[in-house]
Amino acid sequence: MARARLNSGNPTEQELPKAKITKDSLKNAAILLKYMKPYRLKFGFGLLFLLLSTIAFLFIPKEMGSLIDSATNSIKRETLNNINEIALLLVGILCVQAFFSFFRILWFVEVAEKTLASIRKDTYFKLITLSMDFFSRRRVGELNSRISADLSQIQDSITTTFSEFLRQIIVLAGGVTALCLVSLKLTLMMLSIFPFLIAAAIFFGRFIRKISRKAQDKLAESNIIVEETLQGISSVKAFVNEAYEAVRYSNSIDKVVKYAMRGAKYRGGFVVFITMGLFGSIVAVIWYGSRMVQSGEITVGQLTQFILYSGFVGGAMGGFAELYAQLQKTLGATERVVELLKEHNEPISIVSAENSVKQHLKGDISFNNIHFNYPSRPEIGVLNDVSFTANAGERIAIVGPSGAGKSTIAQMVLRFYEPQKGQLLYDGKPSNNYSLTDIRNQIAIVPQDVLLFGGSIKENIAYGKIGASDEEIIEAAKGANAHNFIMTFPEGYDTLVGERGVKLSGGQRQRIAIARALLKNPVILILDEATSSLDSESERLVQEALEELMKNRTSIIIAHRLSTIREADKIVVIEKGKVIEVGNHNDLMLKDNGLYRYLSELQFEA
Ligand SMILES: Nc1ncnc2c1ncn2[C@@H]1O[C@H](COP(=O)(O)OP(=O)(O)OP(=O)(O)O)[C@@H](O)[C@H]1O
Repeated sequence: MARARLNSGNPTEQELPKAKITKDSLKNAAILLKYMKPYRLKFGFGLLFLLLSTIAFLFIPKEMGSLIDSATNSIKRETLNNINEIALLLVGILCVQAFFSFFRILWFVEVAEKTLASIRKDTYFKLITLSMDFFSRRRVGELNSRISADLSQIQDSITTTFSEFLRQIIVLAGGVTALCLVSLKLTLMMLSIFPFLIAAAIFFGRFIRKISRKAQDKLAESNIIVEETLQGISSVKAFVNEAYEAVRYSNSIDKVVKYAMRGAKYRGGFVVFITMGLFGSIVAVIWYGSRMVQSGEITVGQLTQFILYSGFVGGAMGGFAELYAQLQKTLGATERVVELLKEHNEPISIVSAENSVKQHLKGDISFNNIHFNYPSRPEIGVLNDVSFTANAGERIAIVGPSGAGKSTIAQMVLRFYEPQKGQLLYDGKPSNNYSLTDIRNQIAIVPQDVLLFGGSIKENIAYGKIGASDEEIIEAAKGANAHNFIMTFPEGYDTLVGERGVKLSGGQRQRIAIARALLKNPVILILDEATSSLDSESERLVQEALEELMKNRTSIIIAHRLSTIREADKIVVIEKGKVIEVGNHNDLMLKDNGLYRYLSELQFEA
């Protein structure tokens, strides 16, 4: 049963998994219900209005029956009046019903929107303050779906499913009572057939949906073939594989037809069942009712009432299955959202004023016998007994083959992860003597792949210091050798970048990241050098900007091109998570069979 959506939620495109209704799943639902507490009064009034509008709704068939009876009983003058009066009463009932329904919908939507806004915000706040470990275990798509699909499902439930459930229960109880009042005999006859037929129709309907989903899946598979071949059309042509792809696609499409035909047979059967079974039974009830009219047991108006109430009751019974499924989906969604809300987050406040620097760093860093493995892969030791020191203002280069653990060291400095053994010291004090915000606020990173957010260049630079003035931003851009290229755009600093904006080159993006870091004015700087090389002019501009950035700060440079680190105060060479050489360029070049010397010579030859 498709229901119109009343709120702002996205239509849930994917089928959400259902959860069993258990004590635990209900407990989770109760946790989210707490978010509704501030709006409970409005919700209560919504429920009251729901009750009143449904009761008014239940009177409509009764008065319609009376209307017909007053027309058929006699054609006396007062009856005519009676018809008008009953019609007026009906209009009155409709008005009352409309009035209650309007406010019920308004209030339910308001409660759902406001409740969901709080849950959405809390979920998002939770997500952005979770540890990096959490993100390395989850896929972004999955987390995205919690914020969109799962929360929309919950929102839908507050606005529609829950109230529909209550409404159907009232309609069912009221409808059956009204049916009994009209004729107990006819009601018993109807109730002995209809519930079974409706149950069979639901069961059959579900079965058919399952089969048609299979056909849809197969169709999606064949669409993937089209997508793949079109994306790789040059490969298809170069290998003259048109014939191969044609066969692959034909086979896939034939499968679609096979499943669709299987579904068609059941679909046809379903129509036969509905026509013969359901409508046949309706004919039977009306036939029986008509005979009762003929024998004077009931009036035509009462038979009309009976038919209308039967429709209500049948509709309510049929709707329950879908509502139950929706309820299960909501419990599933609730479970996933609550699970996320219960995750441990990093001690970082989402109120910026609370994150101001309290303990200032000088810039000494020291790794003391650090052992580390990523919590998601505990069997692989990534850092083994790593020790080195960086004094305030020094340039330390970390060098080593791919996968040696260089970026991991950078992440440890940022305290994205904690070591399993050993100690990380800042200014000679253990890292946990400082708050996370104090440390991260005084470190800036220029990453390998610079991600620019959708927005203007100005906003992207200001990400290093929220609220920076235009002058500060321009000064940082000048220091980063970015000002000149920014000014070549007609809109200058207001030029939009990111997915929907101007595409900047690798070197330009790096200079924006450098400007961002300059604006942050950190004590410690981490440079994760880009692996892809820039052209020599771009390289010169970036290098110049980096020189400016590194002045008077402790810099940790993850170097891929060894030519850029000759001037480093210290070069730490790591291999398979172990420090194997430490020294400056000249020291390390003197080492026979040294890894640094080997790598240097390799790059020089290249
Ligand atoms: N989030 C993560 N979860 C699990 N393992 C990881 C994670 N990040 C990195 N690793 C693993 O840790 C090891 C060290 O990776 P790291 O990125 O520190 O190496 P690297 O020296 O910086 O390499 P490259 O020069 O290629 O960037 C690798 O084996 C890598 O597969």
